Amino acid sequence: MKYADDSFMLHTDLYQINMVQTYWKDAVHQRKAVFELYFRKLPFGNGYAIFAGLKKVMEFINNFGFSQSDIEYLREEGNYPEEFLHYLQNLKFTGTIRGMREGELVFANEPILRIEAPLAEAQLIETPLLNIVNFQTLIATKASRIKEVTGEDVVMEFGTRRAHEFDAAIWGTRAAYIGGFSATSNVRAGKLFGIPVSGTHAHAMIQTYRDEYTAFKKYAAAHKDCVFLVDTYDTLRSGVPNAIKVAKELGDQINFIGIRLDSGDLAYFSKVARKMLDDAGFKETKIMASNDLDEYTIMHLKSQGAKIDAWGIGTKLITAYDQAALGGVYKLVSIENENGEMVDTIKISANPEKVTTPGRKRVYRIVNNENGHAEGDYIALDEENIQQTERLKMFHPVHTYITKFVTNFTAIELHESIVENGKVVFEEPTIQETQAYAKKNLKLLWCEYKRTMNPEEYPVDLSQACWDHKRAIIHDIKEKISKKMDTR
Ligand SMILES: Nc1ncnc2c1ncn2[C@@H]1O[C@H](COP(=O)(O)OP(=O)(O)OP(=O)(O)O)[C@@H](O)[C@H]1O
Ligand SMILES: O=P(O)(O)OC[C@H]1O[C@H](OP(=O)(O)OP(=O)(O)O)[C@H](O)[C@@H]1O
Ligand SMILES: O=C(O)c1cccnc1
Repeated sequence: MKYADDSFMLHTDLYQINMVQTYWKDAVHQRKAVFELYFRKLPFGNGYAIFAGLKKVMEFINNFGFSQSDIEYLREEGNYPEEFLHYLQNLKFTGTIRGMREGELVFANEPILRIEAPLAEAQLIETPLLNIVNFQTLIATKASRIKEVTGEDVVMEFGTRRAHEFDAAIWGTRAAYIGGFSATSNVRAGKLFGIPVSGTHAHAMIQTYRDEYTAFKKYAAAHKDCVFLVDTYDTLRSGVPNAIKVAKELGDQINFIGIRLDSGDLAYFSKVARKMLDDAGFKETKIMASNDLDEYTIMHLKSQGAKIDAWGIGTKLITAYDQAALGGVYKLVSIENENGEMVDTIKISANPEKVTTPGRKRVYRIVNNENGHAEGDYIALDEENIQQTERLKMFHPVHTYITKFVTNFTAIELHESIVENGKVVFEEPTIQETQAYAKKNLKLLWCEYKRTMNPEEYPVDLSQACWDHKRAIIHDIKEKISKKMDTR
């Protein structure tokens, strides 16, 4: 590489830097701005998403700052004025971020992160934040869908070879663990994040020794815990009998943990293999399956009565096979004007779902105290005090005739303090705590929101004040436009 280092500050779209230059030239770069990060549509047709990505966001904020070579590069390639480059070189992140913790259930149109910072700083972090959150939330959600159908079975992440390169493998497997996976085959992810690592062996080992019997014996000589891959030649006539033969010969010298099926009719093979193992006295030996699995195939296998106890899942999880991206966005909701006052802003669209909601907001999960389930999420303006409310009116923000009143409830505020005045203040839980948090959250949801096909729509409502505020701003803008049209 031509440059001495590689910070993440240029891991952004050029237009961000160009906008910052515009703000700087116009001397508005220091104005206070409030942005919100959210997505408009749940991925995979799922009824909820699981937020992941905060750890990397915090790392990014901790390392915010252009390096010497970033500036050199911009000087050579960008045609930026020297004073602007000097400004960038000294730029620090001084803003405040509130947001959800990883493992939080999140729904469409609710702010996951709220960024308040001088305009230039808030603008510069848009692309990396979206890059991180969109990918990791997508994978955590896919993993959670798979867990929804596998229940308490062991589910292992095997995707590194098929992931979209190194970072996707590492952060993707971390997201999968948050979504409920039991372990990963990626050893570095284990080292970096404390995720349990585990694995079996590949066909290459059988091919190396030519026959399964020898290969299993050699593996057993080196490893006490054995899961034998049984499909290299003929699963039922050769693989399973050889695994049983070796296990019988070695007795207590090994733990015959399981066999792995990796091709063919997994339902049929698993049923026959189960019987063979049971008949040989290996009732505790587990059957693991892999081969292009996802929640749909697993559901089918289960409906066929497959005797599979553990699942190895790669490609379709780590590449989010059926949905390439989560469409998270980062929208300006409030900006300081020339008089130092905050002015709430909106982006209008013909599609009501794309109209942004102005103002600094908080998100609450409204939990019914009688049954312990969530009634919905409630987005209120920052200054509203909903904890004092005894009877809460919830209504659909687009189809406003859909209404309900909630009385005996707890309003859990979902945003926590992540960064204050440029300093990361959020204390990161362990990855196990984060996984447990996601699992606990899922218990709040009625099962109608959790089914993997055609789930019910979980309510995400605006408070009356928030809704009125939005309507008033839309009204003002429409008035201004029509007055301008009239004077033409
Ligand atoms: N009983 C079953 N019901 C539904 N789907 C199954 C069943 N058994 C296997 N599958 C799935 O069907 C697909 C079969 O794919 P494919 O034809 O590539 O496998 P294969 O020919 O058995 O093995 P390979 O090509 O990997 O050697 C896989 O996604 C697998 O998970
Ligand atoms: O199928 P996935 O969900 O992606 O799980 C990972 C796959 O990786 C391995 O296969 P390998 O790379 O040896 O290739 P294969 O597809 O020919 O089995 C393993 O045997 C699984 O089949
Ligand atoms: O450990 C395994 O069995 C494994 C790991 C990665 C990919 N496929 C299988």
